[in-house]
Amino acid sequence: MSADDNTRAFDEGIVTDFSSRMSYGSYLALDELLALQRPVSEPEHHDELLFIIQHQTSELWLKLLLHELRSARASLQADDIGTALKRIARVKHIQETLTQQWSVLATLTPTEYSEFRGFLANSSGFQSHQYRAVEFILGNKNERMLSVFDSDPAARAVLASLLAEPSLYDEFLRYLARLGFGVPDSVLSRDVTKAYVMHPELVPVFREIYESATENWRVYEACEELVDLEDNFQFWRFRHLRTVQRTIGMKSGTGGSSGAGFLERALSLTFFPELFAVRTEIGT
Ligand code: HEM
Ligand SMILES: N[C@@H](CC(=O)c1ccccc1NC=O)C(=O)O
Repeated sequence: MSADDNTRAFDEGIVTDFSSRMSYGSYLALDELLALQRPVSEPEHHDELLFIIQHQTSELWLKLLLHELRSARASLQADDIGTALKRIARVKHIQETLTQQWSVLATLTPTEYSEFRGFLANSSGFQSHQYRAVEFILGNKNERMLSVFDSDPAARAVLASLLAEPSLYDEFLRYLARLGFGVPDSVLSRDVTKAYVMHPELVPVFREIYESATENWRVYEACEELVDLEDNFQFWRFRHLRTVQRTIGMKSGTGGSSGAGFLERALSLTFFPELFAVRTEIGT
C-alpha cells in the first residue's frame, strides 16, 4: 500500500470484469463516438482532427443548449419561473464553454488551414441545423434558412416546427401578461414565425419591473438572465468572426457567403431588444 514506487495501489473493491456489466465505454458508446472523427484530406492533414473535434464538441454542447432552452420555454409556459431560471443558468455556462473553446482553434494558422480547406468543398457551419434551432428558439426566425435543409428532411422538420412555435422570449412575455403586467396586445398577438422586432410600447413594462425590482425580484432576475444570455451569444459570434478574420482574412466562405462581412452583420441582430432599450430609460 505504500506509494514508494509512485503507483497507486488498487482498492480492493475495484471492478475489473466487465464481460457482463455495463462499463464506462459501453454506457457512453465510446467505440461509436471515437470512430466518428473521419478526416477527408488526402494525404491526411495533421490539423484536420482539431478542426473536426472543435466542431463536433460544439455540436454536442449545442445539443444540450437546445435541450435546456426547450425546457426553460416549457417551464415559463407552465408558470414555473424557478425551473426556467435554473435552466438558463446552465445555458449561460454552456455558452461560456463554447466561447472559450475558440482559443483552441485559434492555434490553427492560416497556412495550415489553407492546406486542407479545399477538401471541405461547400460544407460550412452555416448548415448547422442545431445552431439554427438555437437562433430560432431565441427568436431570430428566418424562413429562408429552411431551404438550406431541403436535403435533410428530419432537420428541416425540426426547424419548421420551431419556426411556428413561440420563442423563449414570446413565452416570457406571455408569462408577464399572465402575472398582470401590461404587455401590449401587439406583442402577444405577433406573428411568431417572423423574427422578433422591437416593440417600443413594451419598454415601459420593463421600466416598471426595473424600477420596482425588490417587489418583482423573480421577473427582474429573469430579465437580467436574458440580457446575459444575449451578451453571451454575441461573444460567441464575435470570437467566431475574429477567428475567421485571422484564418481566412476577407476570403468568401465555403458556404457561399461573402465571409467575414456576412458574419459581422449578425452582430447587429438582437433577441431581446426592449431589455436593452430599457437601459436608456432607467434613472431618467
Ligand atoms: C477556421 C475556422 C472557421 C472558419 C474559417 C469559419 C468560417 C465561416 C464562414 C466564412 C461562415 C459564413 C458562411 C459561409 O459562407 O461559409 C461561417 C458560418 C458559420 N460558422 Fe464558421 N468558421 C470556422 C469555424 C467554425 C466553428 C468551430 C463553428 C462551430 C460550430 C462554426 C459555426 C458556424 C456557424 C453556426 C455559421 C453560421 C453563422 C451565421 O449564420 O451567422 N464555424 N463560418
Ligand atoms: N466556412 C468555412 C469552412 C468551415 O469553417 C467549415 C467547414 C465545414 C464544416 C464546418 C465549418 N465551420 C464553420 O463554418 C470557410 O469558409 O473556410
